[in-house]
Parts: sequence; structure tokens; C-alpha cells
Amino acid sequence: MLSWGGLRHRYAGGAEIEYRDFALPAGRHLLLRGASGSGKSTLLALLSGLLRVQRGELNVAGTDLAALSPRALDAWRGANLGVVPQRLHLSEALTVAENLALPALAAGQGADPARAAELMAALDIVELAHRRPHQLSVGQAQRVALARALMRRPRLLLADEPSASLDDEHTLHMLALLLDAAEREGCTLVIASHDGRVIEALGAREDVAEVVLRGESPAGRSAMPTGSRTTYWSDEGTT
Ligand SMILES: Nc1ncnc2c1ncn2[C@@H]1O[C@H](COP(=O)(O)OP(=O)(O)OP(=O)(O)O)[C@@H](O)[C@H]1O
Repeated sequence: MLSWGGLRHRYAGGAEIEYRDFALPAGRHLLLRGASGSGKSTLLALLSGLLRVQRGELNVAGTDLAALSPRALDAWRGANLGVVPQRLHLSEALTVAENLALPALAAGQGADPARAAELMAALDIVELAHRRPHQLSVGQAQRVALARALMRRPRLLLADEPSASLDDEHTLHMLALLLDAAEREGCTLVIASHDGRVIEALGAREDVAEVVLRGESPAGRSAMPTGSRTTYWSDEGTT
């Protein structure tokens, strides 16, 4: 479902990030963890097609993203990927129902009210359909953001630091929502996090594999001159 090999990314004028080869075992979800600056967001951006693959392969459900043209990558992203961003990014000008229509509209397709109704029922937000984001609780906004990410039946569901600025109760709630939704929808979940609460909760699950990203820099990364080579590496966790 998800694998990479020889994968590297170099930011202009910055360090090169190198990811150790990895293949996600079938039926597993993925926790991507590592300290700040270890390359989690970069890998998510590569996975979501926001950054082009410069070196190596990145395979999702049999498609090597490195081989796609920019236009094909756009289409692939719309059809296969759901993203729950760190700050949710619900559109304040729109109601919940209108927010759920956005993914289809962005892809040049008509809204899918039947799918929206199905997801609102599954996530228990039917009664919120006509509210705007500022009228939602934190937990409700999470469920709306998750529903929006699932609207187009993604094969891959990405969540970037889903617990950022959440208390313990909301953190566990969000993890349960993500895992339940991924099971129900039959998609693979990738969570990037360096939150100990998330790592502990997911570490206890048989169905979650883990990749640990580590920065390697003898002099300390902050002391590295701009443009120098920094190698990062990952380990497949055992579950
Ligand atoms: N646009 C950029 N230009 C140059 N270097 C960048 C850029 N974005 C990230 N980097 C560098 O790439 C490395 C990996 O960054 P990345 O954001 O992927 O890490 P992260 O693990 O997601 O960190 P955090 O947990 O703090 O979000 C860091 O050394 C960072 O400074």
C-alpha cells in the first residue's frame, strides 16, 4: 500500500533529508514520529504531492508518485488522498455542509450531498450542518475536518500532528475517530506526531506500524552551515 526507496529531499539552500527504505505491511496504519525538524512534515508533503519527489520512489497503492506529471499528481491527490491538517483549516465563511462540499468542488465535480449525509451521520455531526466553524466545539470541528477529508473516499488518510494544542481527552478522542474512520472506510491512516500521548496510545496497537525519523548531525543540526549535508534516517518499528 505504502512504500519508499532511495527517497531524498533537498530544500533549496538547505539540508538534504534522506529516508531509509520502508514498506508498510499490509493491513497496518502508520505512525510517523521523530523530533522537531526530523522530516515528518516533508514526508507528508511528498506523500500528499505538495512537494515533488526529487530522488527515489514513493509508492502509494501501486502508483509511484515520482513518475507522475504535475497534472497527473494533482488528479491523483484529489482521487486518493484525504488530509486532516494540523490546524483543521475549515473555511470560516462556509457552513459545515458547505465545507464538506469543498473537496468535490475543488476537483471540478459536483457536490455529493448523499456522501456528506452519510459521513455526517457516521461522525455524529448531522445537527451541525448549518453552523459555521466558529460555532463548533474543538471536538466537533475535528469531526467536521475528518468528514471533509473522507468525502472523496481516499485510499490514504494523512493527519499531521492531530493532537497539537489538544488536551488529553480530545487527543484520545481524535485518535479514536481517525482509527475508526480508517477502518470503516477501508483506507490507510498515516499520522505524523512527536506527541508522547499519541506515541503511547498508538504504540499499544497491533495494527499500527511505526517509522522513527532521526536527524544525524555530529555537530548538532543548528550548528551546521547552510547548504551542508545532513542525513536523516528511519527505522521500521516492530509492532
Ligand atoms: N522550506 C524549507 N526550506 C529549507 N529547509 C526546510 C524547509 N522546510 C523544512 N526544512 C528543513 O528540513 C528539515 C525537516 O523539516 P520538517 O518540517 O520536515 O521536520 P518535522 O519533523 O516535520 O518538524 P516539526 O515536528 O518541527 O514540524 C529541517 O531541518 C528543516 O529546517
